[in-house]
Amino acid sequence: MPTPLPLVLASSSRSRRALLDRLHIPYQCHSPDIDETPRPGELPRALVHRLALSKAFAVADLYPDHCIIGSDQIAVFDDEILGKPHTPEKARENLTRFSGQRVTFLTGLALLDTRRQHHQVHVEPFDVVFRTLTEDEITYYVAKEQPLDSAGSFYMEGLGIALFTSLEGQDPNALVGLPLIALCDMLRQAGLNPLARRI
Ligand SMILES: Nc1nc2c(ncn2[C@H]2C[C@H](O)[C@@H](COP(=O)(O)OP(=O)(O)OP(=O)(O)O)O2)c(=O)[nH]1
Repeated sequence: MPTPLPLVLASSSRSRRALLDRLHIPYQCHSPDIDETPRPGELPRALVHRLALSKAFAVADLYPDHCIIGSDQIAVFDDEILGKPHTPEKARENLTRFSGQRVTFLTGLALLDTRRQHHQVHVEPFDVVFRTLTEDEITYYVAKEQPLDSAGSFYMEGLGIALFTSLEGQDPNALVGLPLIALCDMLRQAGLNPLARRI
């Protein structure tokens, strides 16, 4: 079993920090400053795979003997890649488009071991089926929860749950921002078992 290395979360996301806190493994946070623009013709799965790994590599020089987590999430709808809305108007526009539809969210996850120069990458889909939403419901929801930094224009763990008819996927944490089941597998392979006593 490899010697456990200190853990870094290469993310500015408070959602990802809250998720990683659940594993009770000490870690440092460092925001990756990368260009998340898709390349011409880049497919959605390839985009989140590349960006998750790029976020981890972006801070690798600062952490030479660490395990670094990077992640990226997009919504794919009507063959269009959607990111965070950033404004209430865009959030309302997104939710209006999602009304009554199935929307797939892709979350890329990377774990980079900078001692062994080894990395693991996983892309996890998660589907959300939306209720048929009225304009008033959408307006009320966006004003109430202001989900402007969420790729889906909602917070699933909050009032956003009232938008859905069903959630379909392996791990609902992937929708919030980190597929924790897959992350635990990666961490165990890197010698960081979340269920093992640490010195
Ligand atoms: N709390 C919460 N956050 C969500 C939900 N769905 C998506 N998100 C957040 C998680 C991520 O912070 C964000 C996806 O955008 P990105 O993957 O680009 O990450 P972000 O730029 O926020 O942070 P990072 O690139 O990791 O520094 O959306 C949700 O249902 N609940």
